[in-house]
Amino acid sequence: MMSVAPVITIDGPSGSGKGTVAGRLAKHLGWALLDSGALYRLLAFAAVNHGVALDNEALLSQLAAHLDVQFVGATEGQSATIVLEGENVTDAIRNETVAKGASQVAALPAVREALLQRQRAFQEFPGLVADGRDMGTVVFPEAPLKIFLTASAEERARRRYLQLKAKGDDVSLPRLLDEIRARDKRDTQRAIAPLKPAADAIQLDSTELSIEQVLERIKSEIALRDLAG
Ligand SMILES: Nc1ncnc2c1ncn2[C@@H]1O[C@H](COP(=O)(O)OP(=O)(O)O)[C@@H](O)[C@H]1O
Ligand SMILES: Nc1ccn([C@H]2C[C@H](O)[C@@H](COP(=O)(O)OP(=O)(O)O)O2)c(=O)n1
Repeated sequence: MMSVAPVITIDGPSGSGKGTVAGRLAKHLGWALLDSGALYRLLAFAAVNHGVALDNEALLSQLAAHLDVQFVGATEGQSATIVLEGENVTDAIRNETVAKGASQVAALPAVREALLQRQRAFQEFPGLVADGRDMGTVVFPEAPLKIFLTASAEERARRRYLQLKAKGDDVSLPRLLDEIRARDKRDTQRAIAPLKPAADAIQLDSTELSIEQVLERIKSEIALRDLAG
């Protein structure tokens, strides 16, 4: 028995497939799931609701520390219903406006610090699958398996376009591509916990791979490390 619960980290840019793959993997393994991006999205969403500017580091870090959020019904990788201050915001936080706000507040050091323990609290037996930008570099640097998932910006925009369109959103592919590129830039160039592969991460380009193929690659890495017990 390991003394701490094992963590599999899946980091990468928007639309690379992190969330889908993390959810499927957590379900397959019967492990807990951390969608760290949801925390940054929730903070941006709450800030707008409370009239807090997205560059007000002091107020945002207080808001982050006291964020009243529940992930309801998140068992074995089932994606949770997200309740913020009593309101079901599961769908409301899934759009590019909130994502842009998330990327803005995520560049502020005091905000990241305020969310650190909240993220680490998700580590539990038999294991955790965590997806985001800095899971392998900052939040869970001891994770025994780290995946850095990428895909071309065009393919990522195309995936997001199809996903949002299926939801009934009014979206434009060229605009989504611009937004994704702007977010990539902000997330990779920020001074604190930038999006980058951990030194010991396995890089996987999913541009030409199906979700199933990505899962198979990761499962073979899990088997190599004897992680799933
Ligand atoms: N390898 C893949 N091939 C095709 N579509 C994919 C692949 N991985 C993910 N998708 C789809 O792309 C969209 C974005 O995936 P998501 O998991 O939300 O990405 P991320 O969490 O990295 O932003 C979803 O609709 C998902 O079903
Ligand atoms: N661990 C994380 C997760 C997300 N963020 C920030 C940066 C991202 O652009 C936003 C939104 O992240 P999220 O993973 O929800 O976005 P995508 O699904 O990849 O489009 O939050 C972060 O800085 N660190």
